[in-house]
Amino acid sequence: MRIVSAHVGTIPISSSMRNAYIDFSRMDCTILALVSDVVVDGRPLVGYGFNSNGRYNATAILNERMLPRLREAAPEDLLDENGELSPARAWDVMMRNEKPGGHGERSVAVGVVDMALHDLAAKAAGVPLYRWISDHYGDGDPDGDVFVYAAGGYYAPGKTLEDLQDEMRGFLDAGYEVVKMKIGGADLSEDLRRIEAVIDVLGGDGSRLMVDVNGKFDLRTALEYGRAIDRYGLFWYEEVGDPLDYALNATLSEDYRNPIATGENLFSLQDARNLIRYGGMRPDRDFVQVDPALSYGLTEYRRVLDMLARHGWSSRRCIPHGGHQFSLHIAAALKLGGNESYPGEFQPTGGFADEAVVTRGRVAPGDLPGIGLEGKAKFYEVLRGLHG
Ligand SMILES: O=C([O-])CC(=O)C(=O)O
Ligand SMILES: [Mg+2]
Repeated sequence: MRIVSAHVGTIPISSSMRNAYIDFSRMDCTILALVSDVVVDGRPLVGYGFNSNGRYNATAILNERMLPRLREAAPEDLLDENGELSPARAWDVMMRNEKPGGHGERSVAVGVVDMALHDLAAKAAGVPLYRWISDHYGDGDPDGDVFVYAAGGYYAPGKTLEDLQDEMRGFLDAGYEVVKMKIGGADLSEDLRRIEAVIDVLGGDGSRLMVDVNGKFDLRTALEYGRAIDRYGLFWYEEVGDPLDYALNATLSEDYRNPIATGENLFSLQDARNLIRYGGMRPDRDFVQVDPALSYGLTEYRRVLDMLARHGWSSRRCIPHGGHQFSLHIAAALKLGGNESYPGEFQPTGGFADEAVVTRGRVAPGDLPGIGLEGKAKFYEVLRGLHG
């Protein structure tokens, strides 16, 4: 297989909501189509990629560094020993002449291409991506469906406690059993009222609620909130301090008894390894949220999973950030603990196939070839427009 052309664009995924750290009024992302020379039913196979929410588009880096390297490579440099497209070998080509460190600068750009290459490889094999990943990188026996939780509970202008409760009831009605809300964007007493309002909707069961600080707290506030919420027995307390403040996380983990989750703003094997070495993360209860789409793609995510296994971590303790269809396939194929979901947010890229149904908090990745973005009608229209 050869890639004959690459088409890149930037689209908005903006909204009026905010977490403790940013609003999403200018949020956007890169989309990519890789057109191959393989023709099926009279049409070339096309691999699609996009970047997950939370980081802005990486279109310039793609256009100036990653895609030129792929274009200039010898065609066989992108193939495996069987002559099939190898996302892992293409990854090495993209990273030629890149020094180590500084991962956040380019990990999104590489992740977008890595996603499109995996989409293409699975389409060339005529199988859904979870099957391709399971056969190539896993044990050949993927999970049939994946635990998903509904993320929301953002701050928004004029949003009342009743609005927050209605939002959460909507998630339960849609088939979710565990929900997530933002904290840290108000003071402690107001956030406790918000948390208790949501726990009421969950029938008093705090273990079905996650709270997310988006990296806002200093150590003192992290501990203060931790002591106030420990009694609720929450599912997890997320990204409490700055994502790179491993000492803060380690101190918090000595004080806070219930699960902690973090990792959505770690973009490399090396960052994730530092979290495990220095962040006090506890393999019997905590969760790692590295998002493959933001952090150099599945090629790097496999290295993260290997590192975690060597440190005694089960893949079930990984629940990626991002709420997108790429990680859903990865979660099923590599037996992760689950995947995030944002019902209705970050459109058109976010979420799963239009036909996907969440039942008792689980969803299947679907059986269209590749990632199956063709099953997300509005997004597919945008993607098709990229390459005509
Ligand atoms: O608000 C955001 O940036 C999204 C986020 O943290 C999450 O999905 O966990
Ligand atoms: Mg988060």
